[in-house]
Amino acid sequence: MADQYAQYGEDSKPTETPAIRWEEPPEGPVVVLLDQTRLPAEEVELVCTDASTLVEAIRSLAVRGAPLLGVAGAYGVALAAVRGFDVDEAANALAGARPTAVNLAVGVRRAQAAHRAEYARSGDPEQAATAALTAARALHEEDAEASARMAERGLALLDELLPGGGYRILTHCNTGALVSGGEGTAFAVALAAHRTGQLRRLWVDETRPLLQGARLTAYEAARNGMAYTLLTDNAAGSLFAAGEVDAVLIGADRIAADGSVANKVGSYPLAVLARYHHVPFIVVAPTTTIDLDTPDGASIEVEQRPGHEVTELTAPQVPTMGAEAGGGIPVAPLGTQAYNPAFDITPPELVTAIVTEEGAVSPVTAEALAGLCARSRPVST
Ligand SMILES: CSC[C@@H](O)[C@@H](O)C(=O)COP(=O)(O)O
Repeated sequence: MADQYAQYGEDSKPTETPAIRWEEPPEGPVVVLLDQTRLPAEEVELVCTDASTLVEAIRSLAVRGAPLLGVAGAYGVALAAVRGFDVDEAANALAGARPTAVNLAVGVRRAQAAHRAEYARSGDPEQAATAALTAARALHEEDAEASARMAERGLALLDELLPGGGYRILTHCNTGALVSGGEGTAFAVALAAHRTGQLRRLWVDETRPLLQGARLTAYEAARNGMAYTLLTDNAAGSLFAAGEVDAVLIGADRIAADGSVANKVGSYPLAVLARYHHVPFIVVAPTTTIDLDTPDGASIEVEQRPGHEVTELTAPQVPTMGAEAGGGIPVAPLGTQAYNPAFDITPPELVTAIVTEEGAVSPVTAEALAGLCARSRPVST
């Protein structure tokens, strides 16, 4: 393991292994995932030959993060179509695999709609499958493009709020290339700051229960040669108190119409800390994460994860694919009940700004968000 990290020096390069890709080997089309449950120990690819394998990969977090879930869902529909499975059944299973990240359902429904429309037009299942794949590929590309624009807009906002650079940015969970067709959401902004010499330090949070900060964001920061420090989530308070945080940048899994933000559990306490310490709390997400059909934070379904993620240590393979019990090292007495929501909700009044590919809203109001969504590209297939 020591050697594994030793290669990630200042000159290290981002991983060449994309988080997701569509491949067409002679045996038939597949969706290939970089298995995120195995990072940072090893880069292992997971080959999905059908939608149900992909559903399991989504549930087990082998593929995760809001934008990438949308892309994965869309490719899953295309896979079912190309391989002659029941597309609507696959679409429902994929869309229901995780409830909070709205992008998953958005991606699935987009590919499904493309498939349906083409089938209604031509009556040809092959052409319909091609239409679903085209929609998935388009979503993948759009996500990369949105990511680049968010990075640009996020950096401009930082410059406006904190002129002079030298940013010490605290981020939570993982929002980089592992969750996107591009370089991600919040992480992409920090990376842009790094590339322009304006990032002094990236504070990396989310060290339990799934360790996405420790396993994934630290991995991405190291691979990009960024100055970063990992902290336990409960160390954030003392870091703020010491005046070591200039801005908090996080992603989002769903943004309700009133501007409430669902993101990895632990985001809300950071927003409270940021407000108390007069530090900007900035959410970076594509417009596809804004869900105008969900009126407010209370209406967002928060995924509850299995208790063993809290009562046991299972990293770096967190959790084992398909396992109900963790099979890890116990850190609580057997039978301990755990409260393990995957996400929490930050109310709009604690959010300084929401940055999207279409622009930023600040202050965050329902009217401003609705206006932004009206300006954003219409969904096309
Ligand atoms: C880049 S999008 C932001 C979120 O998807 C991310 O912060 C997050 O909470 C991911 O949660 P996960 O449970 O790992 O899918």
